Amino acid sequence: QISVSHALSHRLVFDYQMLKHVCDCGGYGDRIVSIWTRLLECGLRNQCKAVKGRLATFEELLSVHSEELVCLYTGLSERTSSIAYRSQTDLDTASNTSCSAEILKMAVGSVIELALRVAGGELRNGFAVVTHPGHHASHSQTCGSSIFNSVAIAAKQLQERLKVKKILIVDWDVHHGYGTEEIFYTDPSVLYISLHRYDNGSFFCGNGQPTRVGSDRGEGYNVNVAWSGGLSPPMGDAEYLAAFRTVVMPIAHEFSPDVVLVSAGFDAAEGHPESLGGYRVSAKCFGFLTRKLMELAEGRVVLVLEGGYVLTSLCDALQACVSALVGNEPEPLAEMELVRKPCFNAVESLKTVLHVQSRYWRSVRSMVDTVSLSYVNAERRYSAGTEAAL
Ligand SMILES: O=C(NO)c1ccc(C(=O)N2CCn3c(-c4ccccc4)cnc3C2)s1
Ligand SMILES: [Zn+2]
Repeated sequence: QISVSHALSHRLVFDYQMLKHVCDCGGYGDRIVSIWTRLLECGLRNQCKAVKGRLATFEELLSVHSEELVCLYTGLSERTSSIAYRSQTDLDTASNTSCSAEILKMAVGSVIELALRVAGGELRNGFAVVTHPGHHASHSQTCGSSIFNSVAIAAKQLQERLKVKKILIVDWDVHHGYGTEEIFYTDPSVLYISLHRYDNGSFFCGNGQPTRVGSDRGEGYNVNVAWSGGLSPPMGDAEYLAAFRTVVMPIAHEFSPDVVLVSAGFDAAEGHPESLGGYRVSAKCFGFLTRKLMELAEGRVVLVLEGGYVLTSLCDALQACVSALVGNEPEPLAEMELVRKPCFNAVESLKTVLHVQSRYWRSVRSMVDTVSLSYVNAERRYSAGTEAAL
């Protein structure tokens, strides 16, 4: 695991132990090496402090996950447990997990460590590069190579240890983070906003309905920007800019979080095959989205890697995000994307989520009228409105 942060100091510490962990689980380990190499090559490493990772404790894992799930994936040696274990098959499956308990716990501990230091003001912001996506993992269920939900556990630790009152989790991975949604579904102090390919439930892993808004005290604190319409055409910068302009940023500002955690998957980035997303969001756009989120919580923003599988696209997008985090102005987006109106399917998807969320968030009620505008035209209309008001 690598955690890099825009430190108030520029000391560089890197845990080379992490690179020794040979993770043979399907190429996830290659991502870390490629990312670290890119951060060295592009010169961003020396603008960051690499925060040393650590193993998550049993208690930290149990703050989100069931004892059964934790014990299955961390082995039974560390804890005598009273729970009745499931079949031996389950235990064999867990012990055959190709990724060791050490790597899984190191991922969680690294994210917790980074989040605590950013929330505590020691570090300005950060990016945690961890091996596996965690956002599919719920209280007691693993799914889609997600075993422990690092972002959710970090959020819980911020609540429990630093008494952070309001946490925004933005999940721009192309897959819905059902686990994160479930974990905070009744919690009004954690607002979960996901942008994901949905296709009326036919895309992996099938959930993320725009009508899921949270329940009990958490009603209104779950926002699913669920893109439908397949790849006709694939969603790109114009669509993600429209989503941030009309849904994500208005609600985020209205919520006014103390800390922002980002499930920063990059499988919506251009170059990913249809089976792994098939969208075409540019690296520069991810840098722009990161810059927008830095407007919140006095810049206390922590990005955590989730999906992202085409190494060049992954590294380009991650580089753009880290560049934004260290304070560089994001490169301007392609003119064509700035002047392009979001596609019909995106407009329909945004109208759906705006209709649902207008009940809870005053700031989005006026957005339905502008949702089909290009970014440039929306900015022009906003500026004209502001001048008229002066
Ligand atoms: O990104 C995700 N969730 O956010 C995914 C959950 C399950 C996913 C899935 O369909 N696969 C896991 C990753 N994967 C890959 C990988 C390709 C390169 C590195 C690591 C994995 C190829 N095919 C798959 C199938 S992606
Ligand atoms: Zn994903």
